[in-house]
Amino acid sequence: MQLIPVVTVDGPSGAGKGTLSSLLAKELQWHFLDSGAIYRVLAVAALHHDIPVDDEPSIVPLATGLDVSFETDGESSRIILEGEDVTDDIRTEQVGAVASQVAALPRVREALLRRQRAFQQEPGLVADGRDMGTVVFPDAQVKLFLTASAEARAERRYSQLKDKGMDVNIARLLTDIKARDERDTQRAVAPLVPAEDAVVIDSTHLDITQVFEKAMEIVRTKVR
Ligand SMILES: Nc1ncnc2c1ncn2[C@@H]1O[C@H](COP(=O)(O)OP(=O)(O)O)[C@@H](O)[C@H]1O
Ligand SMILES: Nc1ccn([C@@H]2O[C@H](COP(=O)(O)OP(=O)(O)O)[C@@H](O)[C@H]2O)c(=O)n1
Repeated sequence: MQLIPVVTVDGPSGAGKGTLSSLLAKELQWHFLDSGAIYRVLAVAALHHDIPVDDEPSIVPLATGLDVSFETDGESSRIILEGEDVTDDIRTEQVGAVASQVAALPRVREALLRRQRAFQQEPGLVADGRDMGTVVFPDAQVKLFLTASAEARAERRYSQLKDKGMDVNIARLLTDIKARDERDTQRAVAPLVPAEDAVVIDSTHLDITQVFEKAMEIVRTKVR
């Protein structure tokens, strides 16, 4: 049976994964999975229900039964949690920090696997995250690992959140991003690391178009 093609884009915070993945999904006319958004929504749900980030027995059922929908009209997409639009709320660094704490719980990751894999639908999927190529879609035809210096990633996140009207501080963001990198790479389960067969792209000195062109070159050689 012909496998539904998957392109995975893993990497640390602020490397440009979401930007690249949505451009690839649009170019290929494939589905797009922002797996980080699922962890962020779970973090907001845990906060809403006053569940401590290390309370795995309570977070697992919340993850399994997460009432979240991703609504897109082609251009923009909204994220609805338990009937509430949380599209912007989930993007703060504070939520990112909570997400990376609940994401370190093994049974929480297990509980979210099926939901992530359900995105693999015809004609294909571009999946953005930390462990897309290593754990969730190990048979992906193309595995990209997008990285950049912590300073460049903090700068980018700073501009991004500022443009959303958020009150951000570059020094604080750099500290937060380094702390999240540490948690994501050092955790026992599904640590952030390039898959054996991943192509690593360092975008520190590349603009969005250059990264997209590099990625499309790789995709074209592997996906018919
Ligand atoms: N190569 C790049 N050069 C400069 N800015 C970039 C680049 N790639 C992405 N960005 C910008 O950086 C910010 C973070 O990108 P994003 O795709 O959200 O990263 P990630 O999903 O890896 O956290 C966004 O505002 C995006 O427009
Ligand atoms: N596949 C994934 C995606 C995100 N995550 C966790 O969720 C957090 C937020 O993910 P994200 O992709 O939205 O974060 P950014 O890279 O956008 O800053 C990450 O720091 C990880 O701890 C994960 O563990 N596995």
